Formats: sequence, C-alpha cells, structure tokens
Amino acid sequence: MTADTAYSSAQPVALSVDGLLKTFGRKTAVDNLHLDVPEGSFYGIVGPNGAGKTTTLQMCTGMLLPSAGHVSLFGQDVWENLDEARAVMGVMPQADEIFDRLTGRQLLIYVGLLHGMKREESRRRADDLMAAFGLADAGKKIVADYSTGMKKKICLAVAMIHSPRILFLDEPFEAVDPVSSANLRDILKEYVAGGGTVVISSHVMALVEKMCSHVAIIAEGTVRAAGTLEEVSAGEELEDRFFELVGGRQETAHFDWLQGGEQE
Ligand SMILES: Nc1ncnc2c1ncn2[C@@H]1O[C@H](COP(=O)(O)OP(=O)(O)OP(=O)(O)O)[C@@H](O)[C@H]1O
Repeated sequence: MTADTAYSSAQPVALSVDGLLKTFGRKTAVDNLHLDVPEGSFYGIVGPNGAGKTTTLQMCTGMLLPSAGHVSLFGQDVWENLDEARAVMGVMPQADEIFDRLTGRQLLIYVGLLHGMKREESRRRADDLMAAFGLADAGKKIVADYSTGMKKKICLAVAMIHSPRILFLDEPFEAVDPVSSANLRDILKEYVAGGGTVVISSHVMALVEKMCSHVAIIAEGTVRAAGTLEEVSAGEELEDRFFELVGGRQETAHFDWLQGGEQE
C-alpha cells in the first residue's frame, strides 16, 4: 500500500484512543489525547522531544497504566482484555529489554514459543525473519555482540514472529543504515499490503512522508493535527506543517566562543 492510497472515513478502526491521560506527579505527559487509526493504515506519530509519543504507545500496548481514558484495539478495550490484546499486537521491544545472551535465531524461536507456537513453526519463521532482515549470517552470534542497527532489526523481528494484526514501533529506524532501513520499509509495506496495520513514532519527517498513509502531529501530550498524510500536510511539506503546528524554531544561536577554523 502506498501513502497516496485512498482511505474512506468508513474504514474500520484498528486502534481507538479516547481521552487518554497520563500524569507523573505534577507532570502531564499525555493530556486527553484522541486518535483513531484505521485498519490497514501505516500510521506515523510525530512530535518534538517530550511530546508524549512513547508514553502514548506504552499505554496503547498495555505496558503503562493510563491515569484516565480508554484504548481499544479492534473494538475491544485493551486494559480489560490484556491477554487478547497482546495476542493481536506486535510490540517492538527496546534493545535492553531482550535476552541478549541468546543468538538472534534462538531469541526469535524462544519468543515464538512464548506466544504458544509449535517449535517447528517457530524455527521456520525465525529463519524467514533472519533472512528477510539480512541477519542470516549472524545466526550464531549472540545478540549482545550485534551492532545497534542489528539489534533494532532483531527487535522488529521479535515483534513480528507471531504474525500480529497491528505493529507498534517506537522509532524503528533510529541507528539503522540506509540500505537496512529501505529493507525494513519494504517488509513493513508488504505487511500493510497484506492487511496489517502499523503505528510508528518517528522524528524523521522524510521517512514518515515517504511511507505513512496517515500521520498525527502531537505536542505537549495532545494531538495538533491527525488524518491522512495529505490532510495533515495540507499542500505543504510535512516538516513545514510540523513547524507551524508545533513551533519551537529558534533564531540561529551565535556563540562568540564557538568558532571553527584557526584560533588566535
Ligand atoms: N516515568 C516518568 N516519570 C516522570 N516523567 C516522565 C516519565 N516518563 C515520561 N515522562 C515525561 O513525560 C513527557 C513525555 O515523555 P515521552 O517519553 O512520552 O515523550 P516522547 O514524545 O516519546 O519524547 P522523545 O521524542 O524525546 O522520545 C516528558 O516530559 C517526560 O519527561
């Protein structure tokens, strides 16, 4: 599916976020946030540092209890049906949350078994994923010895092994080289073309513009704009709309002590 695919408002909703709130002491990280993610969409969530993207994704995936509000996945409340919700979602773990003393292949097989898959099927999918992510040559290396980008890839494979209906990916392309990034994008596009839904957070506007069908711009815990890429961009570059809606561009700082070149 491409970013210019036509979407109708009657499209079933995969993820619905309603009045989501999260406070940490006196800090409101997510502030009455609403979001509808259509089924089969490639949905990008963008926002400045500290906007509340990670906190929102953690509440959507059953990892962080909301202070108020509701999250539903395919019509079922996530927090009232955690086991069912977890079975249909794929969540990309952080590199420090996986068992890194296992090889990549062992890790994937282990995660498959945890999802209740048969060992043979787990092995088959682990091999498919290792090949698709360009990790087949590293099959015998333990994950602790992977590069940062390789760890990112194995984390994405972990999220996919049980064939979820929706994928939640927090900054999936951070530290991934351009070739691997293009390969990851292809894998995700194919997943969406097959009916899957992807929700990613990213700071890279060009990537979001290239691959997402929908986007939400969030700042200070609220949605500033959401809809199809075309609706949100409103005829401009997404980055320009982002600056308009979020603000924060500053005059170029000038430090009299910061000078390249020869010093006296
Ligand atoms: N456990 C916590 N305790 C206190 N404050 C927190 C906690 N987690 C997040 N916050 C605060 O909530 C706000 C939103 O953080 P969050 O990590 O969701 O933002 P983000 O949009 O993902 O940022 P980034 O783009 O920098 O990753 C920030 O001000 C952050 O400091």
